[in-house]
Amino acid sequence: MPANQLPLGLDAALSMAAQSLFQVLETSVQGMMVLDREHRIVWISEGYKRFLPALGFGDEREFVGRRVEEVVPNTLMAQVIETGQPILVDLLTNKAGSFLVSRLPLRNEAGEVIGALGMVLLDHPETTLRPLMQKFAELQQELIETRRQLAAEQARSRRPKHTIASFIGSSPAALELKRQARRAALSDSTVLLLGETGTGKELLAHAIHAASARAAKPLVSVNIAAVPDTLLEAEFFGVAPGAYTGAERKGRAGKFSIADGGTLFLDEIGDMPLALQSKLLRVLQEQEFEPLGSNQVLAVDLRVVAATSRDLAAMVARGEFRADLYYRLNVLPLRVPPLRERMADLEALVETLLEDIARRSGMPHKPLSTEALEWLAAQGWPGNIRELRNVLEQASLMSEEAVLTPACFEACSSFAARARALAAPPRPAPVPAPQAPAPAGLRPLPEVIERVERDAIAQALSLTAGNRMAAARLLQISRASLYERLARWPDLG
Ligand SMILES: Nc1ncnc2c1ncn2[C@@H]1O[C@H](COP(=O)(O)OP(=O)(O)OP(=O)(O)O)[C@@H](O)[C@H]1O
Repeated sequence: MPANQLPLGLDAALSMAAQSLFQVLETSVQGMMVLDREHRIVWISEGYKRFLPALGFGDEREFVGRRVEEVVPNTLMAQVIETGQPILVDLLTNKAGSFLVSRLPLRNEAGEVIGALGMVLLDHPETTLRPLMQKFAELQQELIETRRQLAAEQARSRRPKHTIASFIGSSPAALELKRQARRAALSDSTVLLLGETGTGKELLAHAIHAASARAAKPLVSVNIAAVPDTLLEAEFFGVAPGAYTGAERKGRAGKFSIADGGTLFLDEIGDMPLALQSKLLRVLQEQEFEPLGSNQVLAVDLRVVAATSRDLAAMVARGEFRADLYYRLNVLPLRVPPLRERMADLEALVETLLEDIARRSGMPHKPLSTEALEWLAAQGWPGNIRELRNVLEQASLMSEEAVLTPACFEACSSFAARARALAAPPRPAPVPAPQAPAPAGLRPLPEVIERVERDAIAQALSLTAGNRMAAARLLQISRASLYERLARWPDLG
């Protein structure tokens, strides 16, 4: 075979390639060493010798023959021999400086590790690799700064929105409730908030969390009535990665794990389906759960605050709510009184709500005349403080006056309609009309409803000069449902 051709046969060609590679490396890298199975240095290259003084050795003979871990601080050569795994590129720092190194296991023909080859690819990489190191340092700095900002942001967003002091009221009923809420915050027991809609149950749940030992951890709310039954289980338990295809493929954390260490606020607990009630009870008892599609049991540390406007005891009696879950939740029941039972708080509430409305809408604060306060006090408030807030918002938005008078509230059409409905005595259930041919001029009900809706939206948009957010508020519907309707009647938008 001519000397200038590759040898025939793969083994011979590869062995020649290995030999050449070794020669190239020996001359082009800064230094090399070979170790035996016992980590002893058996050979160092010419280049390696110049590192010896910095490692504390005057002569090659004192160095070769020693175990590498005794003479090269921080080396991972021993690890490469023990695991048989190479470390292709690494930064080694010790008393001799910083080095970019590569470590490869050496194997015999049977594939057994019989030693290792170490190479110093670059010394002082901080100089030779300066542009790269600089970029790295910059990125690291950026990372530190971003992490700091994120932590500050998270701390800000977790800061409690409401404290017990933000529950406005100094009537005996309000003071008693705040006393009970403070006591509940000191314990870690389950709290059950009972009260009509709009009485401030959610506000109190936030306040109890904020005053509790868990305040630095998250408060996670689930409005059970707002989530379709079929999705509730995944919402609570989360979904393990790979359990489903499609959107859930990557998995999703459930509220139990998001609330870990903190408080889980279960609003409208009376709307929880029976099957899920028993699963929730198990989690509360065991303080552990399994995400859907996983058989891994995760421990969780939760405090539950639940709320309902329904009569849970009556639901238990009717078999609509599990008795065992009811007892588990009813450890610290707090009754949140309706507004009509604490009318002494009306003035303070109106004051706070009007300030808040002015701040949020950017419009001037409109105070209330004495007669207007008396007029408001004479109303029934079935929707409690939420309803009071809506009424004040409508009157402030729609009235041109600087001071709100009873006339401003009466002028507010939807409120006047509601007041009329409330003033009317309860009507008996309508008796179905006998089937009769439709008189001329009578339109099908869906058509009539559509016309009424359309007119109301047009009126709200004109009153708010086209401001959709304000219009939705006036109509007491969500912004999403206003947009949905506007899509049907594009001429209105
Ligand atoms: N005592 C109070 N002081 C100040 N604002 C209050 C008070 N109570 C309720 N509010 C306000 O009234 C509105 C309704 O309160 P919240 O949502 O807490 O009621 P809720 O009882 O949870 O109602 P629902 O059962 O319908 O969810 C909120 O805007 C809340 O900030």
